[in-house]
Amino acid sequence: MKAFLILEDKTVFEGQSIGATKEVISEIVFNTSMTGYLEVLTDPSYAGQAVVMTYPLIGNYGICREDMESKRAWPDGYIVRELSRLPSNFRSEDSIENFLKEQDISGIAGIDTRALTKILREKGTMNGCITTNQSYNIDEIVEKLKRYKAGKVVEKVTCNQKSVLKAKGKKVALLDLGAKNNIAQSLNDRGCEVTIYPALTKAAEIIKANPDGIMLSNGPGDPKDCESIIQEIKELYNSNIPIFAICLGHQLMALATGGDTHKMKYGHRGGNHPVKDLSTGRVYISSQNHGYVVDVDKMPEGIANISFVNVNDKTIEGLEYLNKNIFTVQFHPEACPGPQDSSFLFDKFIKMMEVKKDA
Ligand SMILES: NC(=O)CC[C@H](N)C(=O)O
Repeated sequence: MKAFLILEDKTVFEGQSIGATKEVISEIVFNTSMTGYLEVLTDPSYAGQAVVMTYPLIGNYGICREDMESKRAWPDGYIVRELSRLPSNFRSEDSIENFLKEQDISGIAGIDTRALTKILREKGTMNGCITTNQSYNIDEIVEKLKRYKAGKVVEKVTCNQKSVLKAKGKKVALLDLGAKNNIAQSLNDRGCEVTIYPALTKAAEIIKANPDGIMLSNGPGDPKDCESIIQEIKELYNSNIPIFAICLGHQLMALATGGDTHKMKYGHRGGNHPVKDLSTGRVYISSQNHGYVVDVDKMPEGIANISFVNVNDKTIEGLEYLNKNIFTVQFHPEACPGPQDSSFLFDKFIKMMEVKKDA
């Protein structure tokens, strides 16, 4: 069946429908990962977005469900050059085509994703519509696209009740803002007992549980839409419990301490983003997925030092809070997909909790 991708700037791509056939409107973002399509599809940070995969062949090693980063797929839409029809992998349980149908994700294949990505890179992220309706009215759709905003998405992706990954080591409270599984797993693999809390949990409840450390996760949407969560994070900041935050968590901690964020032209999404550790000069290749960034010039004096910067565009990639056991990063040390170069940050967090306990 034919499908169309219509962009806010009136560009139309014609391809074939894949997955579900319902019409979707969403923000169109591109991801440059060469593998890891299942981890991308199941990363809750993509809620409210449709993802273009720039790698030209997607689905060739099938669906290996143990690689899922959450219980389901989240993007509104999925856009590829070519979808593999013959997955080949001993771990594969299904094809990506079936998976998209099962997860009710509308997609389009057979379009020039390189041309599409160049448009998004030059004009910036914009909204788009995936439809199988051949008699669409472009002006009506473009009007809808101009008005569309995903809104509050963290509430849609967070868990609805507390759960615990048992272990004998340090006790970590993980605030699930749309957490990828490998954050809790990375801590649990290092012996931490991880209690996962829904995003709207009050800071007082977490502090009362007396954890050794608090982890703020990744998550979808505009960080400034998380007003009530930011208020709770202010209390966590003042609690003196060690905190490590990733991506949305990093942005929310900056907002909670008087900093600001803004939307980037087209964001960073992929498995090959170089970040420089300013304390050593060493560069790590990181996994990333974000459209917003902490403003470099708006961090108030005396709150935090910049610990990492992006080598490509010099944006903030990490903050080390002054006189606090708190550090945060914009990139993904939990990888999945992408390189694990920065997984040592989980060890740094554990060390921080140990030192704090001895003090
Ligand atoms: N992966 C994330 O946590 C993304 C954070 C935020 N939603 C952004 O796009 O910038």
